[in-house]
Amino acid sequence: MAALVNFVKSKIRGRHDHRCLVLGIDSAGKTTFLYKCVLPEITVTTIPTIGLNVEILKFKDSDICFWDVGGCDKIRPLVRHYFSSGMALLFILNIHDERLLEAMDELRYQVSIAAADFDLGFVGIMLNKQDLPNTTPELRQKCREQVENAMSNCRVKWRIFDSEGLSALTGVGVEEVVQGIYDGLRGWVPDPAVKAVDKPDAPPPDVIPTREDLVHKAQSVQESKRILYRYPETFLDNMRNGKLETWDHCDHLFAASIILHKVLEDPSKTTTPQQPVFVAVEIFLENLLSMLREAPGKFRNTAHQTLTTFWVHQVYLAMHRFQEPPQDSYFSNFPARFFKMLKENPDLMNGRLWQDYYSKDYLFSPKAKDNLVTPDIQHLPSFDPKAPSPQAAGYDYKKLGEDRTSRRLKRWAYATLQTVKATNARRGLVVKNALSELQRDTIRQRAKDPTLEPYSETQAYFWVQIVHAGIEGILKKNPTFEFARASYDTVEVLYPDAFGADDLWKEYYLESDWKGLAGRVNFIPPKKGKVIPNFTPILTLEKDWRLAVSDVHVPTLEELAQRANYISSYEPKQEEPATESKTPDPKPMDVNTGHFRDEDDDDDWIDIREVTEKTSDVKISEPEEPSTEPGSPQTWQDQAELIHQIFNKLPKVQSRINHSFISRIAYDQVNTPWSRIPQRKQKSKLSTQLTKKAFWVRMIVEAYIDTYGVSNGSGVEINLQHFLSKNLELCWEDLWMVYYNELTWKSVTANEVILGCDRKQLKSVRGWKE
Ligand SMILES: Nc1nc2c(ncn2[C@@H]2O[C@H](COP(=O)(O)OP(=O)(O)OP(=O)(O)O)[C@@H](O)[C@H]2O)c(=O)[nH]1
Ligand SMILES: [Mg+2]
Repeated sequence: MAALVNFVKSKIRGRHDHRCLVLGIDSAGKTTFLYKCVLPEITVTTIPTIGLNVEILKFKDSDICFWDVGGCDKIRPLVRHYFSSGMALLFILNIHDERLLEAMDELRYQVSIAAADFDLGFVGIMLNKQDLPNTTPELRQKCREQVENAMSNCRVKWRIFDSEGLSALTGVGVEEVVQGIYDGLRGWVPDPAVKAVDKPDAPPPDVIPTREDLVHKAQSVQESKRILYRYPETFLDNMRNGKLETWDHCDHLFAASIILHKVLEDPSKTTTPQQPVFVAVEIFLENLLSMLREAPGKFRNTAHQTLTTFWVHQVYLAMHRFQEPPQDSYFSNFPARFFKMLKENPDLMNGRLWQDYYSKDYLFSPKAKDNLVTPDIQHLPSFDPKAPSPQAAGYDYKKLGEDRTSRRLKRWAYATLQTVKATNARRGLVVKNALSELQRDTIRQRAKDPTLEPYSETQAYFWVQIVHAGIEGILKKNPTFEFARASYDTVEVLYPDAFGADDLWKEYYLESDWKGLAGRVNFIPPKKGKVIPNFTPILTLEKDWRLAVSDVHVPTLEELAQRANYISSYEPKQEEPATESKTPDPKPMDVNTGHFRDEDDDDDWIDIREVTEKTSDVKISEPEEPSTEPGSPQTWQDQAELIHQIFNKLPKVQSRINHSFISRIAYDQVNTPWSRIPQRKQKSKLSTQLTKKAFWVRMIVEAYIDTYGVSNGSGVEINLQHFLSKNLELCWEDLWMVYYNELTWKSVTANEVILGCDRKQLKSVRGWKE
């Protein structure tokens, strides 16, 4: 689906969208690389990335969106949240870093988890910092060997970038790296390293057969197979026992249709219109395996989960279209009915019908053989729910089209979640936008069709939860399922029970609540004791998210100065004294080589001499009417606790400020629970609060480096009062509003993942102006 959307967009805009995640351990040069790409003419000075930087590079006919994720070890487990199908990974290695093995473990780990869950487009490994004087051919060779070793089991397309002098800082070789990523991504096909393991069961002409050809084929099998198919039960027995003389495409279809008929005869086995397919596939594969066991080497087939499901589904659709009412002696005229159905659905005789839905490489990959995978070209056809046949017997159509509103909302919820998946970092926003779009759409549609039920926040939100839970359920059963690419129809065909029956809401809501006015306007919780399933916190908004969108009081500079005084003289509540970090200070590390050195006050400064800008260029506007109530003391106190907690960990001696040290301190803060910071309104489950913590740590660290990292002098007093007086905006507890949409910030997702800013970007570089 995403690939298709990308394709369509590229056709319209003439451009392609790609994503590249830039990884590597801290101080490898990721941010330097990113800004050398997007701002080649400017020399930027980086500070450790807390969270991420996102930039789009226009390269040839593509827009490559680079995601630079902070490389500190504390943050690495979170990187998986930023993976998506079809993307490239660029792993940057500082060849002078003595942590080469750690870097290789990281490379191996990230590639393996990304490749397990997503079709990675390409992996590039950049041997960086070759501008440094001690770069030797031996060192480069050693790094290359280590990379080759780490990537030896990787089945994704990969390449080492190692041109002489390659350096993110000087820019030498950077364009070649971008070109390499572009080439790697443009040639992307799903799971490209996978070899075909099975031959298609109907080898065939590359020419597309015409309908006449196929009808003719159907006629000729009728002549050749009439005797063989006379007794369907016997045919099936012979199949199971390996006694059939041959096993060809038509035999597949016939066996599938017998099995389907048997399944349909017993409606107790199936509850939804699509379920017979799954039951039949299971029986079919059992029979096939038994046949191969009984007659080893006689037939060239193997069991193929996706292909079998595809064909059983096709036969089922053909039977449905054929719709001849069953007669008493069901199997007595079965072969004749089968041939008639073939003639009316001659496409079935096209052994390569799957080509309309699956690419060959994808279908004949081991993944598709052992698991049911969704099509990568277009979704499987399903029934037209508006035209259920009253004649068709043996199964129940009632469920389809029963509750039009629920069906519409399920589709809407599914599309919304797909968008969330595709846009990754803006879940709260996407859901919010989708809700208002749905509301508008409902109003428009109701103008045309008054029988359509009105928009209901409760219903929309309920189905988002259920559909999300359904997707998680599918992923649990089948981790290879790529829902970003599968249409709603495909999911319904393949996983008929995933999203529950249309009237599932009855389990959770009284009809009066479900359809009532209150539920339309606001989300109302389900019946007492009922919890809407919600398997993972991703995509979930706080229940009271509507309340979250509140009026904002923007403090004046005077108010901020007042708060700064309050905060600097504030005594933190709990036992932990407000002194410098008690954690053993790591040895300072050379930011260029990555080597830890003994303390040396003179030369291990982070190189931020050209700082020209304040951390945040946020302009705090005066409120239209000066507020008489500048914020409750409670919020001041919360902010004081927060600032003390972070500021106190930062070194008070300038010579300790170096890249690695700062990034570790920062991520220690992001990683540990903020016990001292009251979590008003937001209790227990928010112990992680990742976005919030990353944001404040980043704000304070960046302000700190900007304020104190510039000067070489030793006379500057680093104390909180001085620090806050230079960075008043930090005293505003709602500063995040400048950077984040409120729904994003307050979503549950923001607790679990460090979300990127969606209002105003933060950049971990200095020396440029927006
Ligand atoms: N000599 C040299 N220094 C480099 C090169 N690339 C980056 N650096 C320096 O290495 C230090 C770290 O670079 P960053 O780009 O901030 O590193 P990072 O990988 O983004 O680090 P995190 O954000 O902590 O993950 C900075 O001082 C850069 O100037 C390079 O190619 N050559
Ligand atoms: Mg960085």
